Order: sequence, then structure tokens, then C-alpha cells
Amino acid sequence: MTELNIAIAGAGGRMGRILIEAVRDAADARLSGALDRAGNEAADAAAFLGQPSGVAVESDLATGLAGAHYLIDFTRPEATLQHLAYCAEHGIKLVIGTTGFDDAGKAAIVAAAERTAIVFSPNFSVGVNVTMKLLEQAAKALATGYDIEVIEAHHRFKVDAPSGTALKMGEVIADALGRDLQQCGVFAREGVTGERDPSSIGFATIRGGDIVGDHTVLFAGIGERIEISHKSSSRVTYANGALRACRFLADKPTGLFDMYDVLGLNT
Ligand SMILES: NC(=O)C1=CN([C@@H]2O[C@H](COP(=O)(O)OP(=O)(O)OC[C@H]3O[C@@H](n4cnc5c(N)ncnc54)[C@H](OP(=O)(O)O)[C@@H]3O)[C@@H](O)[C@H]2O)C=CC1
Ligand SMILES: O=C(O)C1=N[C@H](C(=O)O)C[C@H](O)C1
Repeated sequence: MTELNIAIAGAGGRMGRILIEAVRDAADARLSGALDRAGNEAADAAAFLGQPSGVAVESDLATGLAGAHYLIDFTRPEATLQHLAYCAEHGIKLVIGTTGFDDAGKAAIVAAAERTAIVFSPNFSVGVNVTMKLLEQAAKALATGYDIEVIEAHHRFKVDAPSGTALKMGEVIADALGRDLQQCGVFAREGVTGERDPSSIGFATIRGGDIVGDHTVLFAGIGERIEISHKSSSRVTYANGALRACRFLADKPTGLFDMYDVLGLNT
């Protein structure tokens, strides 16, 4: 069995810590390095587990990525884009969970995938990706007469809105209906808004406490409504999905993939 040498970016963050634990628990993976921003360096990336790893948290990319074949990055767009450039240059494969990229950031990821292999997904849980498939089917079956609203709730610390997952759900539904989310997405309502445009897809965001991540899509008709919901109760599902993505990349030299590719849902 070939061992996966994995570095973790954002090592001290909510996802970073769960990822370090998941890599350490995986029989086929080795924690080869850990990165975080300057000022967050630490002597041992797994000290919080009470089981030293011998891997320090570094802010210097060359040091933190020495010996890494994969970088799992759940940080912020500005950090991911720096890591992306380094990984593309050095042939390190990337699993990107960071959300909140603008169009230029997404284009940089597409370009980097010509030089290294990347899985980029706003949500690495199996359940959310299966939910996306259900949404595709529901949207096609409920194409007329049903108003579509995406409602998401996350913890108080989340900095981007709507969540990357909510936006992806909107895109999946818009694609299934032949609409363009850039045109039909409604991201805020206040004051005298007028009646709802039936071709719109609305978004509502809730932030509070320690909510890990809830997403509901409402298809509201006259006389009935359908709700398709996914609720995360642990970040372990995201970490396990990210590890699965590394295994998927093992035989891919270049290319941009998502969790549909990893899970074989692209049918
Ligand atoms: N795709 C998926 O399945 C999931 C995606 N996410 C996404 O992952 C990202 C991280 O989430 P979460 O772990 O909760 O966030 P945290 O804020 O807990 O962790 C982010 C880590 O990255 C560090 N960081 C921030 N900016 C920089 C920078 N410029 N350079 C280097 N390091 C930096 C932070 O340091 P500091 O604290 O000092 O800012 C922190 O250690 C978010 O975009 C979130 O939406 C989250 C869960 C699942
Ligand atoms: O910030 C989070 O926590 C999460 N972010 C991702 C997103 O923006 O969709 C995935 C998950 O919902 C948790």
C-alpha cells in the first residue's frame, strides 16, 4: 500500500484540527506537514490531541510542504490561492474545501489544474453530495408552479455567506432548470420587494452558536411544499471526504475534479 503524505493548511482551525486527527487515524496516510498563518506557528501540530506528531505548524510554505504529495486546504481564499500557486509549481496535489472564492479565484484554480490534480468542493460530506443529486431530480420534476428557496444555517464564526454549499445547491437547481444563477439568484429581501418572481431562486442565511452546517431547499407550491434537508452534526464527515479525495487523486497527474467525481455520482 502506498502511503499518502499529506500536509494540512489552516492546521489550527476548526477543520484543520479534525483533518489532522483524521490523517493520523488513517492507516494509509501520514501527516507530512502543517501550515497556518504567520503568528499561528506551533511546535507540534497534534499537541491538541495529547499525542505529539513530530510535525511542527509552519508558516513558510517550502518548510511546511517539504515531502508533501497532497495538501488539504480548508482556510480562506487568499491563503488557498497562495498555496495553490506553490502546489502547481511543485506538483503537489490539492484538496480544496475553502469557500468564498470570487470569479478570479475560481479561474486560478481552473488554471492550476493544468499543472497539478485538484479536488475542489464546497462540501466533502457524502450526504450533502447525495442531497445535490436529489435536488437535481426534484428541480426537474417541480419545474413550474413551485417557488425555490435555499436556507442555510451555520455557526457564529463563519465569515462567508451564503455558504459555498448553498450556492452550489442553487447552481445545481438552476442548471437543472436551464436558468443562470447569476441572473435568477435573490440574495437579500428588505422593504417593499414586490411579489416574488417565479423564476427566482432565493437564499436565506442564519448564523448562530455552534451549528455545524444545515441546508434546506424549499419547493413551495400552492397547497403543498416539499423540503429537502441535510444537517451536519460533526465535521468528521468533511474530513473523511477530504481523505477520500486524496485517495481518488492518487493516479491523477493533473485535472480539476469535484466530489461527484470522487463519489462516482457523475451519471
Ligand atoms: N468543503 C467543505 O466540506 C467544508 C468547507 N469549509 C470551509 O473551510 C474554510 C475553513 O473553515 P474553518 O476551519 O471553520 O475556519 P477556521 O477559521 O477555524 O480555520 C481557518 C484556518 O486558516 C487560517 N488562515 C486564515 N487566513 C489565513 C491566511 N491568509 N494564511 C494562512 N492561514 C490562514 C486561520 O488562521 P486564523 O484563525 O488566525 O485566521 C485558521 O487557522 C472555510 O472557508 C469554510 O467555509 C468548512 C467545513 C467544510
Ligand atoms: O464554514 C463552515 O463551517 C462550512 N462551510 C462550507 C460551506 O460554506 O458550504 C461547508 C459546510 O457547510 C461547513
